[in-house]
This record gives sequence, C-alpha cells and structure tokens, in this order.
Amino acid sequence: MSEFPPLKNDLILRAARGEKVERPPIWIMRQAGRYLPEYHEVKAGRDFFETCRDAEIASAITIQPIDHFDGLIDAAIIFSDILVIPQAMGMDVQMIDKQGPHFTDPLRVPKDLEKLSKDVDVLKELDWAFKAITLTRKKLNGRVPLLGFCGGPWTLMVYMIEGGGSRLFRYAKEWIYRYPEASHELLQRITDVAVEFLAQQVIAGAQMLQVFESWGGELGPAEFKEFSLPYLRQISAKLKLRLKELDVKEDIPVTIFSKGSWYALDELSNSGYNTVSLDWLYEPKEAVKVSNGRVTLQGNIDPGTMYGSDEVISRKVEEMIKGFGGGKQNYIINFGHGTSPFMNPEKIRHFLKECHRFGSA
Ligand SMILES: Cc1c2[nH]c(c1CCC(=O)O)Cc1[nH]c(c(CCC(=O)O)c1C)Cc1[nH]c(c(CCC(=O)O)c1C)Cc1[nH]c(c(C)c1CCC(=O)O)C2
Repeated sequence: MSEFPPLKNDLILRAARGEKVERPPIWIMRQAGRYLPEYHEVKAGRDFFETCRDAEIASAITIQPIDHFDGLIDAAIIFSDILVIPQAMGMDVQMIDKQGPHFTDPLRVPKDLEKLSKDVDVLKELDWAFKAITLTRKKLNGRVPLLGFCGGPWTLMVYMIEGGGSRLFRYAKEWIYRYPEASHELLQRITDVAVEFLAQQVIAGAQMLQVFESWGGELGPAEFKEFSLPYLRQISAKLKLRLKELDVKEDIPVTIFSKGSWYALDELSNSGYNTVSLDWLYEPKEAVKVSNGRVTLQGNIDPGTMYGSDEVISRKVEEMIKGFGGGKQNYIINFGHGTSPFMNPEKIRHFLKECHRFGSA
C-alpha cells in the first residue's frame, strides 16, 4: 500500500482512534450525489451501477464534494452502493430512476437460498470496486482519507427478501418470525462476504470503513440482539483477523451506523467498532453518557435542518457540537442520515463552515 501519496489530512483517523484533535472532522453521508449539479453532468443519464463500475467515473464522483467544498470536508467515501454484495452473491439488482433499487427475483421462501452463489469469489465478483478504490485513492493525492463501506447483514437481507425499499417489511418479518433458521443462514452468508469485501477494500486502498445497518430500527431490542448485533460483532472481529492475515499493519478504524437502534448504543459501544454513527433521534449528551468514552461518536444533525435558514443551521450546529462535549475528542461530525436530492449545496456549505467555526472554538 506504500505506492499511495502521503496523507495530508488525517484528522478523521485520529478522531476515530480516540486521540485529542484540534477540531472535529466532518464528512456527510451521501455527500456525492444528486444534490450536486456536477453529479448529473458526470453521470450523464447513465445507469447507476454502470457509473459505480466505471473506475474513472466513480472516482470523479467520489471527489466532487471534496472539490466543491474545498478544504471543508475531511474524508471521501467511495461512490458505490450497499447492494453490490447481493449482486456478488448472484442476485440481479437494478436502480430505477426516482424509485430506487429493484431486485428482479427476490428471496421469498427458504428454498430460494439455493439461488445464491456458494463460495462467492469476492476478489473476482467485485474487482471493479477495488479498482475504483485504488484509482480514487491515487487521484485524491492524500488530500483526505478514503472511506470504504458495506451494508449490514440485516439490512441487506431485507433488500434481498423484499426486493427493494419497503414500508411494511412483510416478507423480511415473515422470514425472521417464521423461518428463523433460514434467516440465520442467510445472515451468515452475507456476513462472510461482507468481511472479505471490507478487507479487500483496505488492500485496494480504503483507509477507514463503515458498515451501514440502515434498517436496524425496524427490529425491536430482542430481535436486534438476535438478527443484527451478532453479525455486526462478527464483522468487526473477523475483519481484524482477516486484515492481520493479509499483513495489514495499520489499525483501520471501523464505524457502525445502525439507524434507529437507539436502545443498542451501550452494546454497540462494546462491539469492536471504533466509531458509532448516530441518527438524529439521539440526544448528543445522553449518547456521550452511554458510550462513556468507549468509542468515538459520529453524527447526528437532522439532514432536514438543511431546509432551514442559515441562522437555524448555525444554531443547530452549535448545539450539536456542544452536546458532543465540544468535539475535540471522540467525535466526528456527520448528518444523522444522508443528503437528499432537494438540498441546496450552498446550505451545506454554510453548515460545513459553521462546523469549522464552532468546532475550532
Ligand atoms: C440503504 C442504502 C443504499 N445505499 C446505501 C445505503 C446505506 C445508507 C443509507 O441508509 O442511506 C449506501 C450508499 N449509496 C451511495 C453511497 C455513496 C457514497 C456517498 O455516501 O456519497 C453510499 C455510501 C450512493 C447512491 N445510492 C443511490 C444513489 C442515487 C442513485 C441515482 O443517481 O439515481 C446514490 C448517489 C441509490 C440507492 N441506494 C440505496 C437506495 C435505497 C437507493 C435509492 C434511494 C435514493 O435514490 O437515494 C441503498
């Protein structure tokens, strides 16, 4: 990994490792995307997954927010999607414009597990993702660290069973309450692919990783403990072993974002992750109390704040940073969830500037 240019801004890596920092680092979930006019220009009507698979295009889109908000963002996240794991496992997933993901043949009954590939060759199936990471890391030229990511097993299972986004979770709930054994088999198979995918992203050049358990909040505490947490724990533990096996010397920080799992912060603070990312339903002060210095916290402004006035954004930023204890240790600024296509980049610029101002105070 020594062929990469030296890193000029390692703020997020230091914050994730729990070191004291001069100000809290900032990045934004879905910071590359449809709210940026240059995203549409480069994407130019192409299919979403085609843009992910083209290293030149994916790297250009990844770097867009870094350029757009020059110097205000402290990390890049590779332009890709959590649904590339189901694709690697043999499922056909399309991204339908203005609708979202669509699986042509979702898993509906346990027998459907037979449709998935056994022994997924991650390096081969996702080789395009690793190429995009390596090229992006080179193009970033050390400006900021490059983050890799994957979906959480429960979240991916939901998509694979529902076949797309869902409000009712009829089929996924049927699986956990009616076919718990098959559910565990599926979760285990996803977990195994996720561990290898994350490890190989590091080999390709990713400097920090995040696991997105976006549907965590669909599970009550008992079901979260059965169908999500054990697999999230496996990922952090097995990833460490796999990276050692692959002779990675650096300590690669890993973040868990389990949206809506407010009851699980205590356990997530104790699950082998460096950072726990929070949605906006948490009171920052309470989260700090619960995590009690065991992890770095990331988050958690309501993305909807960006629809407010500059004054409101400033006030919310100040409150958030104060709530997280001033942000000079164990804190990374982020949204509580992603950007939306309706956001005005100038509001986001104001947000970022205010994060620098209050975070440096
Ligand atoms: C649940 C989930 C998905 N994908 C992802 C998650 C977890 C985070 C979250 O909870 O939001 C993760 C993701 N998706 C994307 C990134 C890229 C990096 C970044 O954050 O900038 C990341 C990290 C690009 C994307 N992924 C998608 C887009 C929009 C595609 C387009 O250009 O039309 C982008 C930029 C599509 C996508 N991908 C997914 C959905 C539900 C959709 C459709 C909804 C939507 O359009 O926003 C699945």
